Amino acid sequence: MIGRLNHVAIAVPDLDAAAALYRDTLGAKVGAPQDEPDHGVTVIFIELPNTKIELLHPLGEDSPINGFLAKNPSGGIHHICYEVDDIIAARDKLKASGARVLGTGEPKIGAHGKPVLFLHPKDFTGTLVELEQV
Ligand SMILES: CC[C@@H](C(=O)O)C(=O)SCCNC(=O)CCNC(=O)[C@H](O)C(C)(C)COP(=O)(O)OP(=O)(O)OC[C@H]1O[C@@H](n2cnc3c(N)ncnc32)[C@H](O)[C@@H]1OP(=O)(O)O
Ligand SMILES: [Co+2]
Repeated sequence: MIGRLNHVAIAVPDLDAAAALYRDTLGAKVGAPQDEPDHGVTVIFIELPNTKIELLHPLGEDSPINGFLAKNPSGGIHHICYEVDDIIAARDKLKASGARVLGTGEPKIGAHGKPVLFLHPKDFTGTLVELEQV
């Protein structure tokens, strides 16, 4: 079902500092900050040769990453995103297997303009999983 690793997301308490670390210390290609109000986050994508890093910072009081940063004040790996060809087929198969699809269960448009869904970390060995239809 799953295909390529689209991105690894890292929640950070200071977006500018994290961007500078990747750009200046690690020499990576760092994009511009992008507000995603539908998701309650501001993101910066870092292009690597084989995948992307998504730096995540809370946008608003209801951000889904507020709790994560409260528990991990220095930041940390928040989720991994796998590509799928058909997100509805993937969702229905996962639900039938007992996995919890987060939110309304309907895909939302993600940072790349494509449909995304999230799967509960407790159903995936402690890792929050995002699916993105490519
Ligand atoms: C920019 C758009 C998009 C893209 O295109 O890339 C994005 O990436 S948006 C990214 C942000 N959006 C989301 O994360 C949406 C889905 N997330 C959620 O619905 C919630 O964050 C959550 C996963 C249900 C967690 O909710 P929360 O209220 O913060 O925590 P709980 O207390 O309910 O946690 C229960 C349990 O799970 C553990 N947990 C929480 N978050 C994670 C995580 N990221 N990775 C691993 N485990 C996580 C938490 O520690 C709790 O465990 P226990 O302490 O053992 O009970
Ligand atoms: Co993501």
